[in-house]
Amino acid sequence: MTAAAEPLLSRDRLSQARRVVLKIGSALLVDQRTGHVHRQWMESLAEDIVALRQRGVEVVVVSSGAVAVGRRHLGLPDGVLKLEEKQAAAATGQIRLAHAYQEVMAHHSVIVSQVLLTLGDSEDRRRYLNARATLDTLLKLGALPVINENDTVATTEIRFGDNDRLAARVAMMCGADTLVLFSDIDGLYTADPKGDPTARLIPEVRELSPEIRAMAGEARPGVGTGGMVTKLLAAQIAMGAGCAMAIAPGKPMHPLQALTEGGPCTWFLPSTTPRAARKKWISGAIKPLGSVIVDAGAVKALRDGRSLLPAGVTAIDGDFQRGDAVAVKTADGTLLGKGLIAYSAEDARAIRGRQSSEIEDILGYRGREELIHRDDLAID
Ligand SMILES: Nc1ncnc2c1ncn2[C@@H]1O[C@H](COP(=O)(O)OP(=O)(O)O)[C@@H](O)[C@H]1O
Ligand SMILES: N[C@@H](CCC(=O)OP(=O)(O)O)C(=O)O
Repeated sequence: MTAAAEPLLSRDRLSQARRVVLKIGSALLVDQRTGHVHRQWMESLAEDIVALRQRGVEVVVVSSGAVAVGRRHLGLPDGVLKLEEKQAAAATGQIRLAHAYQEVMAHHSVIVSQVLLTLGDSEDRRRYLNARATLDTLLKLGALPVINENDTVATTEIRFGDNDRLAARVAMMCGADTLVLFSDIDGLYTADPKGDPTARLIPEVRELSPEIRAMAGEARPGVGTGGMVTKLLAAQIAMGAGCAMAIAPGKPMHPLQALTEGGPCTWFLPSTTPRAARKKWISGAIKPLGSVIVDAGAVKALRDGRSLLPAGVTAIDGDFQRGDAVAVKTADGTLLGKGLIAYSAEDARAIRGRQSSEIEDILGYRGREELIHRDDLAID
């Protein structure tokens, strides 16, 4: 992406994006009375997604709607559902929702893949790395990941509860540079326009100041669980991960096309890139549990921005699990940086100095080629 500080039109932002996450709320997708998905609207969205993909942009969808679809099919009453009813509704609705996506994308010969995530998956580093690798692989294979919260196993305490934040975590997880939250509203206004007709749309936010936060009302009960509050929480996660976020109107047909054609929206612009934000997170926040000692060839490769392969490793210190942070050092003890390692200490010791092609024979399973992938490395 170009420098986040430059003013850019939505069209340019989206066409210059590399990886975009689109969040679709229940109210846009599902007829609340019948529990059916709005098929025509979905088809228009599918066409927009295909157009974006044809411009070389990778697209991930985070879609709500499982509960809204499922509750009608199960004949559950209106109003607030009990947790177990909601979970039953989600289990019933999710299969129909996924099927609807599959059908609309099949018209364009796009393969849809369902990914259901919990809060724990985004917080536990091993599960996080697994989910990230799976999403990466799906995108490389040209599939369209359609993600929702795994509502049937997530209880109140361990739920995201709103897909705005889930979408922001997904954007962070897959290193997306752009997140679009399609909403029933044009963007962030100076106050809730439903209560204040003089409220003005804010086109751009560069900092989540107390003034901006004060503009968001309370989360609304009913269909969706979000409101502006959760959208600003999502903006905080996205901006911290170097990902630009838009709140844009999703109700009209072709919502993505409308956005690229200069339709109204609010852009939340980060001051960093996804790559820089991730490196900062790795080098700052996480305590290394061990060290990997590398040879002169590996030092050069790492300084050139490449991944660390087992072949360049001479020794392993400490005890750690896959996904933990380790220090990367030269033989004389000079600290080169930090990284998230793809193998446990025991397995790393077994494959150090060996070719990646030998990993399966040595360990009995086929792990990653890299001991530390370059995306997981912060070299000083
Ligand atoms: N400052 C604000 N600007 C815009 N909308 C606001 C604001 N404060 C509260 N809202 C309310 O938030 C709603 C959007 O949240 P929500 O309905 O949960 O979104 P969605 O279901 O589309 O994800 C708007 O319809 C609006 O009533
Ligand atoms: N996971 C839930 C969605 C929860 C949610 O965030 O809904 P919404 O506010 O409509 O995006 C479902 O699929 O019904």
